[in-house]
Amino acid sequence: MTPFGTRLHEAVAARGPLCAGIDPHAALLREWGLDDDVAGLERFAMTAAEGLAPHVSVVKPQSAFYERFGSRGIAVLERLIAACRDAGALVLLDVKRGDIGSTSQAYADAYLDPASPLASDAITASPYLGFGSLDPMIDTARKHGAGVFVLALTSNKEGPEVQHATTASGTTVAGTVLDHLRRLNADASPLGSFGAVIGATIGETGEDLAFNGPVLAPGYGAQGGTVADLKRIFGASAGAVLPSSSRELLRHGPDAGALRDAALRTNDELAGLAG
Ligand SMILES: O=c1ccn([C@@H]2O[C@H](COP(=O)(O)O)[C@@H](O)[C@H]2O)c(=O)[nH]1
Repeated sequence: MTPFGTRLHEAVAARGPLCAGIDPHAALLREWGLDDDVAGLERFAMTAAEGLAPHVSVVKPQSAFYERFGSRGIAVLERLIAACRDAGALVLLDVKRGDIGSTSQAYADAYLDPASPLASDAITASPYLGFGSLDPMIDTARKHGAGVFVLALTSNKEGPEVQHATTASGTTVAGTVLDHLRRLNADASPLGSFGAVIGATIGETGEDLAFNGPVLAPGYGAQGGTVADLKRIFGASAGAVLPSSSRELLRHGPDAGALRDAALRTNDELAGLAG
């Protein structure tokens, strides 16, 4: 199986770096004239897939917005994942999972094993039970050519309380996560499969953000992150960054063509990022 990092590199070269979030907020369902129920969720998700998935390299459904409808919401998520992959987009499922190793294996089976109905190209993972607790996800991802994006410097204002804290070895928590990712990606070319989540909203951290892997950069758009912020934060490493936007893109619905145009426009704005 071709490694996720290679598949991502090719997808970004073909379609641009924008990662389109598909987050069916109750407020967006209302703005689209839909009811906040499973039928509204399904219509929203499938319209977003139709408008976005044929045009962007990566889509990122936020699992919470589907889970809130229980098993029928998860069924919509399954259909959304399949529709987006059929349209040629890589699916990065934002689930931020993390637990003791034996349970991490079950999460890996749920999201990264191609036999699972929720199988995705990559997931987000939380390292706060210790980076090693994610080993089953890393190993399963390697086995199936999938990717894992680990929280490092998140876009929310509360993140620094944990992520800037200094560990016993004198490195910050975020720096420790990035060191682990650097080791995992060491021999990969053109790009490793193990990414970091680094917000497009963060201030100066002093961290070395080069680790030969992809970066998911949420916070671009609705949370205030701009192209100038991406250049400021990532500098020469910006070529491996996937700026992620959910609400700012989705407010262009419910017309699938308007969603497509918004995605294409956003990718145009991001075109200078790598240079
Ligand atoms: O640090 C993080 C990690 C994940 N997210 C997720 O990204 C989207 C952001 O949505 P917008 O509407 O573009 O603000 C959402 O799914 C978050 O859970 C993040 O924002 N920050």
